Amino acid sequence: MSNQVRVAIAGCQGRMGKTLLEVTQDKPFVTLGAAFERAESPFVGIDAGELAGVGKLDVVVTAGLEGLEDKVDAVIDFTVPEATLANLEWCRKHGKKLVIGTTGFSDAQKAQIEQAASETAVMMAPNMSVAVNLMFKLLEQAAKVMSDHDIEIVEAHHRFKKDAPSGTALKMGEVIADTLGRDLNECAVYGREGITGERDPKTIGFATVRAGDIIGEHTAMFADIGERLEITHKSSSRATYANGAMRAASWLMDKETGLYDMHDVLGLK
Ligand SMILES: NC(=O)C1=CN([C@@H]2O[C@H](COP(=O)(O)OP(=O)(O)OC[C@H]3O[C@@H](n4cnc5c(N)ncnc54)[C@H](OP(=O)(O)O)[C@@H]3O)[C@@H](O)[C@H]2O)C=CC1
Ligand SMILES: O=C(O)C1=N[C@H](C(=O)O)C[C@H](O)C1
Repeated sequence: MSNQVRVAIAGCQGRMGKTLLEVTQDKPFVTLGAAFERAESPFVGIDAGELAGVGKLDVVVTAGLEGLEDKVDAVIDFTVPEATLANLEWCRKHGKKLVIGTTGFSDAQKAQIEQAASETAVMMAPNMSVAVNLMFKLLEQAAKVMSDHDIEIVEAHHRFKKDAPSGTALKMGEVIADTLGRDLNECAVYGREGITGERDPKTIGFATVRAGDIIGEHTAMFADIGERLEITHKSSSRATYANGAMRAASWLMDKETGLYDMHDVLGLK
């Protein structure tokens, strides 16, 4: 049984914002309380659904969150790190839940999120697809068995993506490094060029592709002489991320404080 939740969609006219507006329509446990963009946005004052091409929703795009305290239980944020931190502050101040899908945070920004989560409940995950979160579990198992294989992570996304490697690829690296007792900060190799010498067996390599309209593809490769295992996830719709975000917002409703991830929401811990 899902908790009822009134959500505010941050960055509601972005790629994820529009998809989130769309999926609110088939979730009986979700009410669209608000949809907002930055103050300078030309979309402010116009019906969010009409703009997003999902039909009139009777919710106009607002400039930020101020004044929306009585309409919203949880904010769903797929924007940019600086905007997320501003939304985090509003949620902390007003005791509202926050679902963070945005990627590309610095360590200092992550510490700020952790700190705020001692005052309100936050769910942060670089990927909200159920299958990707299951993949993290499969990677743990693979790393245990193939600890001396060459491990490489390859990701591909659309031409508009701002951060690299993707948050999901970094999480894949973290899961594998943690399982192997390695520190990702020390063993990650982000791209190769020139006379690099032979591969250091303790490294985890990352390669990034940015092209066209690829929604999101991730592969972890465990390679030895004679064979290799590849674990791959491919997204064909952003709705899988948006559905996960709605599920997380509802799940947070009976949490007072704390920083959670998608494994908490899905009961995979
Ligand atoms: N966790 C997950 O499952 C997923 C995570 N992501 C992540 O989500 C993020 C967004 O991706 P995507 O939707 O493709 O990006 P877009 O650029 O399409 O959307 C971002 C939106 O946020 C808006 N925005 C920027 N600043 C503010 C602000 N201060 N207040 C309100 N809105 C603001 C942008 O407006 P403007 O154009 O005016 O700047 C834009 O509408 C990325 O970090 C991406 O990696 C994406 C998919 C899945
Ligand atoms: O920017 C995107 O599009 C995506 N970003 C997330 C990431 O950085 O991992 C999740 C997904 O891959 C789509």
